[in-house]
Order: sequence, then C-alpha cells, then structure tokens
Amino acid sequence: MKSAAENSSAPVIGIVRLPHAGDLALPAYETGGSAGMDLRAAVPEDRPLLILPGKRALVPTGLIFEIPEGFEGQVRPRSGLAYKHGITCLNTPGTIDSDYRGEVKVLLINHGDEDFYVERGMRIAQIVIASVTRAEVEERSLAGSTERGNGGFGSTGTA
Ligand SMILES: O=c1ccn([C@H]2C[C@H](O)[C@@H](COP(=O)(O)OP(=O)(O)OP(=O)(O)O)O2)c(=O)[nH]1
Ligand SMILES: [Mg+2]
Repeated sequence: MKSAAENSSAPVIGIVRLPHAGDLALPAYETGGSAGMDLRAAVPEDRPLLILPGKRALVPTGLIFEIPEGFEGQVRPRSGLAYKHGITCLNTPGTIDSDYRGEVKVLLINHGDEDFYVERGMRIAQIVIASVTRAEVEERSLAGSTERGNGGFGSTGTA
C-alpha cells in the first residue's frame, strides 16, 4: 500500500506546534492502512488531567491544523480507550473546519466507573481527514413524493 507521502493526490495538512506541544510526536498513521492519525494529549508532564467518572474534559493537543479547503478533520474516539476505560469523545465525530486556526482540542468523557488520568503524550483520539461537499440550499413549497414518504425511526421493522 502506498504511504500518504507516495500518494501524490493526498491533501497536505499543515501542522503548527504551540509551545505546550513541545517535542510531542506529530499525529501519524500507526499502520499502512489506518484511516485516522492518532492525536496526543499536550497536558503538562507533571500534571496529568484527571477525568472523574461521568465528567468531561477538553484535552489540548498543542497543535493547529491547516486543512486544505474541500476537506475536514473528524475527531473520533479510540476503541481501546472506550473498551478498557469507558473513555470516548463526547461530540463524536468532532468537526475540524478547514478555516479553523485555533488549537485542536478533544472533548473526552469518562463513561467508566473509575478515575481516568490523561498523561502527556497519551494517544487520546484519532483524526480522519475527509472530503467535504458544500451544498446549496433551495427553499421549496412541497417535498416530492417517495416510497418511504414520512416513515422513519423504525418504520421498516427489525427482521
Ligand atoms: O472536537 C472538536 C470539535 C471542534 N473543534 C474546533 C474546530 C472547529 O472548526 C471549531 C468549531 O467546531 P463546531 O462547529 O463543532 O462547534 P460550534 O459549537 O458550532 O462552534 P462554532 O460556533 O465556533 O462553529 O472548534 C475542536 O478543536 N475539537
Ligand atoms: Mg460550528
């Protein structure tokens, strides 16, 4: 499989380190076929961030992403953290707009029943770069008829 660097059509994501990112590793695809690049927590080495059961926290990454127009970043949970500790992203997938120039942060929630400490450098979530279609909006007086009509929320049954 081609790496992103070998794939000439791959969008280039600019990344700017803020001072508290220090020498943390930049987001990277962990395997050749990974969809997401893992994001690391830029919390102080000597001050892990405690998330109590049922509570949430905005975790800094120390990074500004410059995503090209036509793409977005989707911040998604890591299944290992969810399975082992009940830690997930509250607003999932988080949306990183291509025109956002602030620090990317990850909103974690502790759905587990034990205290969870976010340590510096911990891989807390992953970011998937996806293309975006921007649509136009057109107001209409009537919606066209379809087989489904207004059926939803289980209207087709379960079996
Ligand atoms: O998990 C996330 C979600 C969002 N953001 C940043 C990037 C994004 O471009 C911006 C706005 O996100 P969103 O549109 O989801 O939030 P909003 O509540 O609609 O805020 P705004 O009014 O600023 O758009 O916040 C993050 O850093 N992490
Ligand atoms: Mg918004």
